[in-house]
Amino acid sequence: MAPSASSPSTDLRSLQLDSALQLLDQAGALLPDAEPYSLEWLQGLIDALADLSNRDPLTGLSNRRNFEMQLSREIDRAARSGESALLLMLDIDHFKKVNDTHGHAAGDLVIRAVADAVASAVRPMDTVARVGGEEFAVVLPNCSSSFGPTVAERIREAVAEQVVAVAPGLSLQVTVSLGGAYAPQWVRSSPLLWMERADRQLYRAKAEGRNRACLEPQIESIVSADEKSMLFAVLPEESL
Ligand SMILES: Nc1nc2c(ncn2[C@@H]2O[C@H](COP(=O)(O)OP(=O)(O)OP(=O)(O)O)[C@@H](O)[C@H]2O)c(=O)[nH]1
Repeated sequence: MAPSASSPSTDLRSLQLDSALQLLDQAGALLPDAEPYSLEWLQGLIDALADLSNRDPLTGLSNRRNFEMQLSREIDRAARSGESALLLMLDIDHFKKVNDTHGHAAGDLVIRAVADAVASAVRPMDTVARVGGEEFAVVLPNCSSSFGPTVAERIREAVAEQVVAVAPGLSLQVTVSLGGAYAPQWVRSSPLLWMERADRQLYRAKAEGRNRACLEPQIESIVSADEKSMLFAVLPEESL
């Protein structure tokens, strides 16, 4: 008989959890509020570890791995529903100069401040991630091509207006360049291809002078109701 939730086949106290607990402690994560070594406590511990492995330690934003998972979900949704979704890639302008002039610790403070500014400029349903050293990405579900440039501009402004105190008496302001691309509707793409398209627009924004957003125009797919029903139908050979 399979073990039930109330009668686990293993004594949970025999599990080696020292390094997991140490990791959570170091990250400042709250330990589950339940009887230690109960099933509920163990589930809380696993959830806290999963959450930790999805986050970037410096900013607390989603990390690249978690972001790519979110992108896959959005690609699926856009492919099935035809809903419009926008991906924005952002890069801090001339960031090397910040590090070289004020030091790495000041650079880290700037990265954190940019993360906060970007997160404050989008909706709770949007996912903001740190995908590289001074690179961020945002996926915006249900974002139409008429709204995309507005939200990109709002993010750009939020960063440019942010004043970052990096040392007593020393404040910095930085800008970001943004590139954007919409998920192809009724077509299944991949996170990598979608990111490459947004990245190309980001390079364009850098080349055109930085502190600006360049968005790929959305290509409207004309798909009939019959074609939509065929798109995700099980093909005869798949159903064997
Ligand atoms: N402080 C800090 N710096 C980082 C981190 N990750 C990457 N960097 C630095 O980010 C800088 C990126 O510089 P570049 O890629 O040359 O780009 P840039 O100076 O921002 O210039 P443009 O992107 O062309 O505007 C490098 O100096 C990296 O060392 C980090 O976690 N903390």
